[in-house]
Amino acid sequence: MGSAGQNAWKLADHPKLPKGKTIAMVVLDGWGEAKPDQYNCIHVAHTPTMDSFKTTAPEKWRLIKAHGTAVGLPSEDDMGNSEVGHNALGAGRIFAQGAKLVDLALASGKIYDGEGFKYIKQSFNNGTLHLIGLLSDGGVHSRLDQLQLLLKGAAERGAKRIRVHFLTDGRDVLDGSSVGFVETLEKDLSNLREKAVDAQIASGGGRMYVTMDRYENDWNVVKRGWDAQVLGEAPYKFRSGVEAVKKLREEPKANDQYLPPFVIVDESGNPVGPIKDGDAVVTFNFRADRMTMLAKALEYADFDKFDRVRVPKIHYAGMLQYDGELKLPSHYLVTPPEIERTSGEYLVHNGVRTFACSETVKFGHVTFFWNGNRSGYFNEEMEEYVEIPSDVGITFNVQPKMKALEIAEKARDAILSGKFDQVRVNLPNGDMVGHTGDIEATVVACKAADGAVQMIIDAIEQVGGIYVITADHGNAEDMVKRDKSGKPLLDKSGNLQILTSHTLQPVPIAIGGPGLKAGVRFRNDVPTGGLANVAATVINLHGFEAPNDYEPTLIEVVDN
Ligand SMILES: O=C(O)[C@@H](CO)OP(=O)(O)O
Ligand SMILES: [Mn+2]
Ligand SMILES: [Mn+2]
Repeated sequence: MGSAGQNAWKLADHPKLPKGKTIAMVVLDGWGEAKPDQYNCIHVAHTPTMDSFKTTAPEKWRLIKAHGTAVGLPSEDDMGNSEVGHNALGAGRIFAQGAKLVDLALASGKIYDGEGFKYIKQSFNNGTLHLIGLLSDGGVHSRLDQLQLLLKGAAERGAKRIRVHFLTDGRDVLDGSSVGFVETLEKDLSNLREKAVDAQIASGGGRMYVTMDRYENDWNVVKRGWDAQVLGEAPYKFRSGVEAVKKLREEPKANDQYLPPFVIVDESGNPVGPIKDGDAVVTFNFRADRMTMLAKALEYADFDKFDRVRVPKIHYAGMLQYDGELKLPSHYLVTPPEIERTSGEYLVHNGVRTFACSETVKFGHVTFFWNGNRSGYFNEEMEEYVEIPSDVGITFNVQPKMKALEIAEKARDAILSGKFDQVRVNLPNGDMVGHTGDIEATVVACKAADGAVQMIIDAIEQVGGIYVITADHGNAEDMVKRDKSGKPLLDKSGNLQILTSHTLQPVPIAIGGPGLKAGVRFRNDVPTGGLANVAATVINLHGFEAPNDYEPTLIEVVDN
């Protein structure tokens, strides 16, 4: 906005809607709309509050798109996720997201002309190129086909020694699919070996137990990865990646998300690929939240979150830059989307005071992602962000209520305090418990989230405010993989194929509360509306017209 200065931030008054109403903006994480059956945990759970919106005020309830191109993903086959969902909700426009930008850079070859690739290339002659990231075709954090292209492209451009450190998924793809992905990777690496490139798998582990923590919930996760990837130390040693994953999956209750860390060793038992001085490292995930902690460990000189033991002097680049504010990492292969002029920034410039809260595992969603992948406050005097510490070291089916009550209480207190115009929260239950694949626990999770919504709208009732309740993508509404006709699929042994991932489903949005002016309802001329249409809607409810280039508002005010 720069030279245009403060004036350019000024939003016009809405011709019909008043200012000064307290708005609760609630995001239910992983809460989509799907056919009601026994695998729809939202349907099975007792959720009177969310149900009531649909039945009591149908003109103030609708579905919006939360996946595919509506949130900047490459295709309609891409399920939604928190990063793109919250980006769209906060920014009010659709930006081509990491997945798509990497596709384009690889297809055009521009990825190899950029500063980031030139930087890592300096290690190709005398060092090893290490690739670290999530191995699946889930498309939420990374994609196998992008890794394959990068391996090929790096080898063609002089990488002589390559080591892959993979993280198994089972969260964005079916549990057990890791074996197939590792087999594919082994085949690619053996093809490279035929071309005289010394290419091998060096280490691995499950994404939720090794490396991919987020928002500094548990540094031990990153440390386990560091020990395997950098130091070459892990509790398990195998001769090949396929053998590792197959063996580790034989343990009772083992699953792809939580496989323990392992290293691949040579015939003398020595690790084949610890990261050493002079090597290059690329973290090939495009998504930020779960790579930021590792990026800090790889890049920061004064890092003190765990004892790194040995800090190799490397050329490190991220697939993308993961944090624009922190400039982390300083080298990257693809420039991230520039998400600027988000609704949060407009609102602080127009006097709207904001409170945002979630528990650790989703805290960055309603702050960092909401604000266009930007850390910190726009204006410390007008905003307060509160993080409730998440439970550490458990899978959330053990505590499916998570911190829903605590989040709702914080929101209630913020609403009743009169200090804020917007109180924004993320309720993680449907998503975090849905990812465990535990149907019973997910039902409990949905009920807890519904109760939290009720507590928040009770507070809104008391202050004469407005509520906007929506979700960022589906998850808990469908817990099984289905065939095209919608019938649940069974595996070879006749067991249900449990769906731990997000879905392609639309999500609900409901508005209401005593402060909502009579005559406000959803328009029917934006049938394809998606998450990006929510920002203009909320700006209107704060009493302003949205910026011209925002996706259109979902509401109209009819005079009665
Ligand atoms: O846990 C995560 O990292 C993703 C799934 O890969 O979920 P969400 O987008 O809801 O954060
Ligand atoms: Mn989410
Ligand atoms: Mn999720």
